[in-house]
Amino acid sequence: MWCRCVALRPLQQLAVTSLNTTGLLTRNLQREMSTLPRVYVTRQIPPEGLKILRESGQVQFELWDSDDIPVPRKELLQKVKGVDGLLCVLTEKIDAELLDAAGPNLKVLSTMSVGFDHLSLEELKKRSDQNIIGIRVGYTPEVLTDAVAELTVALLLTTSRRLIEATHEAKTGGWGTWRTLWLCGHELANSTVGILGLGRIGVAIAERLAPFKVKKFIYTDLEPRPELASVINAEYVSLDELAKQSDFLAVCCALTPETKEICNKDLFSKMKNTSIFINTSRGGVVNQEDLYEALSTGQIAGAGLDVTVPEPLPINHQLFTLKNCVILPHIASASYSTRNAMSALAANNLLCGLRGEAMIKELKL
Ligand SMILES: O=CC(=O)O
Repeated sequence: MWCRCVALRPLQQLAVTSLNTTGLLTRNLQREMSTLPRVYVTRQIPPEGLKILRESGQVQFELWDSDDIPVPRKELLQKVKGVDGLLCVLTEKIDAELLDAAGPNLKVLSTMSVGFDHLSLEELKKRSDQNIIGIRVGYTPEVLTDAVAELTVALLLTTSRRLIEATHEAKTGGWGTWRTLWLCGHELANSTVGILGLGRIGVAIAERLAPFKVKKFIYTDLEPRPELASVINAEYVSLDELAKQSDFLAVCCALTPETKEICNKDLFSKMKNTSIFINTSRGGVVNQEDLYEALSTGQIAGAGLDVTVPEPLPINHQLFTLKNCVILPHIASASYSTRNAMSALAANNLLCGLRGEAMIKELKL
């Protein structure tokens, strides 16, 4: 399930004699190719990114040619040997073992994701310190902000207005007479919305929620972020206050050692029992046992999760048994235009890095 591709220059630029009548590459072209940097792409990424790589004339790349099955670890460790560049997605763990397997040629790592918790930054830094050139890392922030914010709002409303329960009732005979309190949920009007981790995505979510007549936005983070907060008129509060005051709590922070399971029994126990908890960041920021407890005992009213640990979440997981928990399969950035933009940015980051130029979006290690 892999294919070998050459980043072809436009055909007219190729010597006609480079291709023989059966389409096989002649020795000249093979020689030209063998000097191009080698890249491994761990997934069949959306077409815009692949087109950029193919037409760049700058790299030869091999591709794990499937989007349905991730490249097996053993295969990945084989394929990265000696590569100059690696384009990966968030399912690949880029750790010491993988970097050792790749070896000293690896100069550029480009991930088609805004999150980078699958990359061992410590190992990457260590190698950068040991090697004058170092490994440069590209990622894909901003291009997915709108899609993620849109999905977060959709998940929030689906959870708070109990849409999944409602459609289920409608099609399975539960829809009797119109009832005064049946399937009632919680509304955004006059509510306090809390954002845990205020960045571009948190701001974009708040901007979309504001027209629903939210009364107040609050947020917490490592420190106040006045510039971003001023865009949505949000007040900085402690984590405790965020839990206590929020009618809707949206988690937007990155997964780091500091945020691992930050949403736990302690946090849930301070939330109102009418509150809705939404997570579209990473599953690892939540202690799922504690969330189950909070949802099943009525400590909080509902949860909408786009991310879990593990992914996919096993279908017999206890969270799936709860009516007040809506679980999506990590689709926040899944719009055609956004996924194509992410693949194009990942490809361009990779090519810039291999040329020794500044990447469009580069992670500072
Ligand atoms: O979760 C998606 C991403 O990190 O891009």
